[in-house]
Amino acid sequence: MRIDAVTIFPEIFNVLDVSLLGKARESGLIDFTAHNLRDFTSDAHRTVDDSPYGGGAGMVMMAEPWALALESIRSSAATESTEDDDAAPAPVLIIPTPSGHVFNQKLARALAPEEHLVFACGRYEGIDERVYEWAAPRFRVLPVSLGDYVLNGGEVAVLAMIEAIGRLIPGVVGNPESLVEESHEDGLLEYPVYTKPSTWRELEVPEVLLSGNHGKIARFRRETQLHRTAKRRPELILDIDPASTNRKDRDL
Ligand SMILES: Nc1nc2cc(Br)ccc2s1
Repeated sequence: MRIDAVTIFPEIFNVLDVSLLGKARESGLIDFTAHNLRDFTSDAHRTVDDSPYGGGAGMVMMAEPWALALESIRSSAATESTEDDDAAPAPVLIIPTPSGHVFNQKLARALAPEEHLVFACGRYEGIDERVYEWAAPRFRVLPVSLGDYVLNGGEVAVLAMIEAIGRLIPGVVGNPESLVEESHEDGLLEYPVYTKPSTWRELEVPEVLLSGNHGKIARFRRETQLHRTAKRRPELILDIDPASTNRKDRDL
């Protein structure tokens, strides 16, 4: 997978050089490039923002640098692509914004097979809306939000999405089994986990987990998932599609 991020703070993405994704980059599973939006300006001050039409506080990111940056990425990808332009699907342009569709595990799974993801990291009050319109014939544009809170910019949201998507790419995570029983993989929150010692500061591990009875353990875990989800995220219980989980102990 090729991933490009456009930002005025490219150094934020240096963190991707370490840990899991750093190894995925070394092994060629993920090819990541951060692009400085200011490199696509033409004035001495490398200006990327201006005051909003209609008034209001803050500044808006100007459209032209974005069009130049995104076009540069698109044409470099077309040059590198082995497929002819018509055959290769348009890259997905993901724009983090508080007004976007909710990003969740289902969307991360849907994006993991994509060949090319482009992330646009907005700052200030956001990006001129005409960039979304300009991009629509050239990219599959996806405005997304990570939750109902406001950040100072899209970079931290993009880091989270790159990690959530990247770890689903075959070969990135050592043991693919570890991706199966996780929160949200089957529509529920994950069950609590324990390790040695079995008694810690007078606190015991649930007896059933020491029983070696795999059927009872699986049922215990499913019950704790349902209880925890009902308590903390009841809305997820309403979303469960029985056909979507291929768990052996689905009868609980
Ligand atoms: N939750 C989010 N807040 C923000 C703020 C800015 Br500025 C840009 C993107 C995002 S995504």
